[in-house]
Amino acid sequence: MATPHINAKKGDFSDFVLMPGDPIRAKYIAENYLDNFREVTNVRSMLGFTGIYKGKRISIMSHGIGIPSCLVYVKELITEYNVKKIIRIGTCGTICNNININDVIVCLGASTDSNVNRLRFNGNDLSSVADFDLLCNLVLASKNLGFHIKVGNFFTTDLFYKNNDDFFKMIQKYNIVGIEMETSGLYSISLEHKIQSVSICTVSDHIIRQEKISVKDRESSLNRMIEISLNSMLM
Ligand SMILES: O=P(O)(O)O[C@H]1O[C@H](CO)[C@@H](O)[C@H]1O
Ligand SMILES: O=c1cc[nH]c(=O)[nH]1
Repeated sequence: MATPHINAKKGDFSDFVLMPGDPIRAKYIAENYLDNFREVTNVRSMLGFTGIYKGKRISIMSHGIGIPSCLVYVKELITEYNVKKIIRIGTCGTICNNININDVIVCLGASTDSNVNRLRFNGNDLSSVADFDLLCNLVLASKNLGFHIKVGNFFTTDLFYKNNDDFFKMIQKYNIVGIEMETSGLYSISLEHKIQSVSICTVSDHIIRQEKISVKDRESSLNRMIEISLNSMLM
């Protein structure tokens, strides 16, 4: 039952999937946190794994960069592999004075400059919001682990490299706390298919202060967010 983009067999995925953008991050999580894991898909090196976390069977599947890539994998996971719950586990930029690199933010709702949701929602503007229960579970898991996280609104953009500084003034005015490239699309496809999804991101770039997590620190600085997400999946 392979799809054009996923060569897993029926039943290879758990109904609960953790989705990083980066395939190497998917491999890192599987190798460092899961027992008895195995690679279930590798088409285009977009890696997916299924294994056991504290007795629960879960999957990890990378989705690449941007809404179009993300939605290819999410759609196939939902319709071909019966996936019901997704946590996107990503990185984001910020322009907020009270947010620092390495902070962890859960995305309540995501505005976007992408046209994808309008294409899907008959030209109208969809309110792209997180699943309330999955979001609460992330907040609860972070409290149980003693980690502080923030909850706020994101902006999902098609352009990683911006050529217009007015963009940052505009999102500051609307109190956008995180900038990334997939969540608005993930939330919209989840609403359409009546599955649950939420995004959690570690701040990798402070755009105003021109600070970023170094390549060396990128792996370990994401561990807090990984532990919060995995423990929320047990609830
Ligand atoms: O770290 P990931 O999950 O890939 O998320 C962010 O990083 C990528 C850009 O570098 C985009 O995918 C953006 O959403
Ligand atoms: O999309 C992204 C991800 C990380 N940092 C950014 O500035 N943008």
